[in-house]
Amino acid sequence: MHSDPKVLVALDFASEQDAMAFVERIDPSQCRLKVGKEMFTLFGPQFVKALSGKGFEVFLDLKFHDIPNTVAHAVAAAAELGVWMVNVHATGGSKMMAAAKAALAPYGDKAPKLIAVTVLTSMGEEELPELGITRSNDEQVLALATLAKQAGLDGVVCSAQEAAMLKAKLGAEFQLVTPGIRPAGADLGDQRRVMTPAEAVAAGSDYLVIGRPITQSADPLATLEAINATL
Ligand SMILES: O=C(O)c1cc(=O)[nH]c(=O)n1[C@@H]1O[C@H](COP(=O)(O)O)[C@@H](O)[C@H]1O
Repeated sequence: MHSDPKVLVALDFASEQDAMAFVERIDPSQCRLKVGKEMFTLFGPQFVKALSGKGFEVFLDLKFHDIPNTVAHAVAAAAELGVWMVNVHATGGSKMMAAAKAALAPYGDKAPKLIAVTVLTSMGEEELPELGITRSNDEQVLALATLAKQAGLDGVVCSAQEAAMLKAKLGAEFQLVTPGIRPAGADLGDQRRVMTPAEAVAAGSDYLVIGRPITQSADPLATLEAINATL
């Protein structure tokens, strides 16, 4: 049992009933919940409020990427919703990230953690040149994470493969949220830069985002408990 659970379960269910059936079997000491583009588009703010109402802290993963004014208002809307964490794409740039940070100032201690996505964990290094990026994956992740830190953000989303490097370069306080987590032997799906839960924590991940290995398991609760036991 944790007061600060490391696992953020990605609730990527197509049906609210399936999501709630899982949520009914767990409690907030075991994990936090991530609501992403699929469930938010289907079920909206009411779904987030229903999870919060059950005592869960929610990571609203909508990966905002737009002009600074629009992102600032979107992030403030997330704060109004009472979420624990919200994210933007670091490639939106330093002005966009600074505007998002400034929009949370009025919320003080109640502001959600604000983090920026660096290079998606589904991407392999060979995909970067098609985006015009000629530096290595690690260099790109570090450059974007450095921009996010300079803009005052709380941390970044990255792969656990970059965690040790980022902790060494940007310090222990800068939070690392790592998707692309796969227990040994689990199906990778579309993820490319992966690590096991225990390896990720050892490498310096503060929070592990885990979806399909839990949500598509025959027994999601047992899988979550087994993962927590390895941490
Ligand atoms: O921001 C995210 O959460 C995210 C960033 C990233 O680089 N990679 C990534 O997989 N995610 C999210 O993390 C979750 C991973 O889910 P699984 O691959 O099913 O474990 C999904 O909901 C993704 O949207």
